Amino acid sequence: FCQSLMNSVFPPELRFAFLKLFNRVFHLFSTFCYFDITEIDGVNTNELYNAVQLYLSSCVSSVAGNRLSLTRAVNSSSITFGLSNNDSIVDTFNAVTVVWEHIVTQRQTQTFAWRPMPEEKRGFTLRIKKKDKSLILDSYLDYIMEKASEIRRKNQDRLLYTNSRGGSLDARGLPWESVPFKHPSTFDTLAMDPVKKKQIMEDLRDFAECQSFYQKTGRAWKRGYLLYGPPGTGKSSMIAAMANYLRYDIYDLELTEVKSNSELRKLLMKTSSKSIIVIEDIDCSINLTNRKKQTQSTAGSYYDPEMTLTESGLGDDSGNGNTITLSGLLNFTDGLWSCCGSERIFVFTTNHIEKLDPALLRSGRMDMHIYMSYCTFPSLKILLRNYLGYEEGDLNDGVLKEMERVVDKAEITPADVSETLIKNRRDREKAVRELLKDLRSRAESNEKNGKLRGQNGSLTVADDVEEQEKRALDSPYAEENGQAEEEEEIEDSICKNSED
Ligand SMILES: Nc1ncnc2c1ncn2[C@@H]1O[C@H](COP(=O)(O)OP(=O)(O)OP(=O)(O)O)[C@@H](O)[C@H]1O
Ligand SMILES: [Mg+2]
Repeated sequence: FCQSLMNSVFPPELRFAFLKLFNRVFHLFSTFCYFDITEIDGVNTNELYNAVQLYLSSCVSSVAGNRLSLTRAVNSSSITFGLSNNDSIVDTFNAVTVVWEHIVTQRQTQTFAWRPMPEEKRGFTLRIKKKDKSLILDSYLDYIMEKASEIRRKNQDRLLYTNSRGGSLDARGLPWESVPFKHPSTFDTLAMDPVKKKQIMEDLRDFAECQSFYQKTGRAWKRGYLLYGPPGTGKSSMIAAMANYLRYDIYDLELTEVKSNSELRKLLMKTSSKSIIVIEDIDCSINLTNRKKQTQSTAGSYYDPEMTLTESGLGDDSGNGNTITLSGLLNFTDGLWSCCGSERIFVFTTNHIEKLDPALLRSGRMDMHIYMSYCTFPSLKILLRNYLGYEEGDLNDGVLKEMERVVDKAEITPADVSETLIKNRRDREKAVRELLKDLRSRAESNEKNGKLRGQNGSLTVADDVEEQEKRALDSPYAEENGQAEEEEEIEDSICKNSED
């Protein structure tokens, strides 16, 4: 009624001036101020709009609203909630209350644009009290941006990158190819000494949470781990567990595909932060011995920074460009270039730590050396829980004692234990019986041959390869000897609750 009265009584110019004045007066006395965050700002997508949407999605799901919008992004395994059109939500930050409204209007005319605009015009309006304006604007919006990227990382499945194309670039000029990373290994499923596991997890957490420490001490925000141990002891599984724990991407660097130091540097520059850069089997992918000085010690007992690391079997060190040098590799992990991003973890794995050059091992380069050992009693219990569902106390004490007695002597890898357990997983008791049999026969043959390792993993007697070959030939189901009677007794009552 007011509007039509105004329309009929006042001429348009006067009406416009009156409305302007009214707005001014209204805003002067209003206690609130408003901020519009539109989805499209000119022709660019407004990053803040996406961030606010994600941020609100974490608040919205807990609000008992009538209508929510649901979305699921490509490559994501989770669903995000959102505010429906023209709905509003109240949020509090530092004890200040704000109101968000999601405003959707139809776009009136399709103006000329170099790319088609969506038909709807969407935006968020933030309403805050004028007095809170300065307090909230800087820190609140920063907080939203940070929270949104955290949610994005949590929702999006991580990626596994590889450089297996050998230096060629993809359509976007990137040297890395990626696939969604779905390895299910976690620290929970990883069989290793619980104390060591806890130490590693704490170290990772400290690393991820302590940016300020690295800044304060003038260190680049990166960390290096060297995983070593026999094949099948869980080095690759550990890397997957690390990535799953920190929710980092993995860059699996195939060193034999890298032709020069500068290519290595380019690869490094194209990695993102919050990632793990992995070089597996570092002793195999490159030849760490200096061919020119082969008459000297080949066990890496000296350090020549220009020593050539040649692709095994592929290139040579005659300068045909198909080579990278040790100094190139060290610069990759340690030099100025290594900090062109931040929050990165380098992981090298090897089966033969003794073959590595001391320059790679010196302190400060690889911050933590982690020995992945043969199966110990605590790791065996983890595998029994994972594969057969046996909890502490489910198994008969006699069986456990016997396992504890033989497991170290058996020198069995977690991979071999897993194999036996998977094969017999339909019959839990049979699985334990078979495992025990396997452990005993391995322990016996090791004792007979006098080939037990020291705690550090180095062989005390025979050569590694020779021993592995021998072990492969040994039948795990070898004839049992005098202990047979006692063993049968134990095997009859594997599970404490089996009679229940
Ligand atoms: N510590 C462990 N905990 C749980 N599972 C393990 C462990 N070690 C090995 N496994 C099992 O054995 C398989 C092989 O392990 P993995 O590939 O991690 O060994 P690796 O040490 O990387 O061996 P390689 O030196 O040959 O690369 C995995 O699929 C996993 O299921
Ligand atoms: Mg491996």
